[in-house]
Amino acid sequence: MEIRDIPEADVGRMFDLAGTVFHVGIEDGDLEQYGWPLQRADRIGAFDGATMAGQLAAIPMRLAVPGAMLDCSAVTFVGVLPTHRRRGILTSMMDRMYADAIAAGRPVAALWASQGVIYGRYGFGQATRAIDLEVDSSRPLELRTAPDDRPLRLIDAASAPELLGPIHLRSLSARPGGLDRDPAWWTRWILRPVDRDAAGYSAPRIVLHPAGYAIYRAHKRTIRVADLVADTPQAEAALWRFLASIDLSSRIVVPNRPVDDLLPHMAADPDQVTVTKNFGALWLRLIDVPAALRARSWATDDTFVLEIGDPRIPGNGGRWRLGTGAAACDPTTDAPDLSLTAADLAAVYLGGTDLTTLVRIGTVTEHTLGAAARLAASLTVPLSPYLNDDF
Ligand SMILES: CC(=O)SCCNC(=O)CCNC(=O)[C@H](O)C(C)(C)COP(=O)(O)OP(=O)(O)OC[C@H]1O[C@@H](n2cnc3c(N)ncnc32)[C@H](O)[C@@H]1OP(=O)(O)O
Repeated sequence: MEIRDIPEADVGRMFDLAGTVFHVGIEDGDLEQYGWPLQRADRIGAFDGATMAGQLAAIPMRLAVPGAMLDCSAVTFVGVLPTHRRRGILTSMMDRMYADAIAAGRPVAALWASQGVIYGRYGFGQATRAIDLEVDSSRPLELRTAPDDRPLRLIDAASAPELLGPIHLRSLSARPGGLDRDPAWWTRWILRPVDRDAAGYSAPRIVLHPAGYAIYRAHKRTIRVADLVADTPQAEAALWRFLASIDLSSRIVVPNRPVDDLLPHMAADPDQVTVTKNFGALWLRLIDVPAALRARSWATDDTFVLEIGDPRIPGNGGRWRLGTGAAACDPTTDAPDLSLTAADLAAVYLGGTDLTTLVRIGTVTEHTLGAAARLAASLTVPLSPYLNDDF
């Protein structure tokens, strides 16, 4: 089996392989609509002679972490032909992806998993959870938060990068976990006219508030909210009130909101807003542990010796002295306060997983009494990490 780059001319082959492993039929126009991010990705293939037996794509993006934006490999289009599964092909492609990311100076990688069981072995940790909401809008949605009453207007997709971009960017510094969006990502991805996950729904509509926006699609009497971002709870209230008041609709479905979303608390009648699902969302990999630990901001000034286990990226392994106040992370031979795997470190890194829970379940070992609670306090973020870009 040979692991090598897939040339741009073979992006169509990647799309066909994805169709095979994900069991989806491919229609005319799908490559143009869903496959174009592959053109900007690192494309890694596993070749058995002339047969492309496996593939992995890593799109260079920037991920919001507490206090910083980090270069990130957004991993996608992972697949191995059913005739070649369980022979270590994904493992080889992952190792190649790590080598590429290290060479490119990208300290983190992120992905959405098709199955939760796959990626922990590669050092990815489940770093965020998210919720789906449903709103009964057959009656007015009374809110406990006073809406910011400034005017709303509908805008077209072409204006989105200019008008929504700055609002979205501000949200990334308020809340970790999101990805930076360039103009093409806005117009060709976020605002793609048809979305497979929203089959039958209209093209996206965009409603702009001076301090926020919402993107939604409509189908029969249902409004499906794809994205909603606001600078303030009052602007958020104005957008929800608008969405709940659209004529000829009686229900709002909202896939993927942050676990600390305000709407369930804002609704005067809590029965009107239902959390329909709570699920594991972003998987994160710290490719360069010391660089990632130095880059983020911390909630307290403290010092820890961490013993990291990372068989797949040995440069991350061993003992590190982390000084959260000075953003310092250096090798040490001192006795560790905590021992943990690279996957568990990634799980807690954005502040979306409680480190003390991992001590309680036995995957993180606390050698210095109280160290886990102290590091958990340092990892705390004001708003739960959240990603609303599929890739
Ligand atoms: C970011 C994304 O794109 S997510 C999408 C992932 N792709 C899919 O789900 C498409 C369908 N599945 C596939 O294409 C393949 O089964 C893949 C890519 C998930 C795995 O590829 P493989 O080449 O079979 O993985 P590989 O042989 O390297 O597996 C390494 C280990 O992981 C285990 N593993 C891999 N996938 C799975 C799985 N889906 N369920 C359980 N265990 C798994 C293997 O058993 C193996 O364990 P071992 O080391 O103890 O023997």
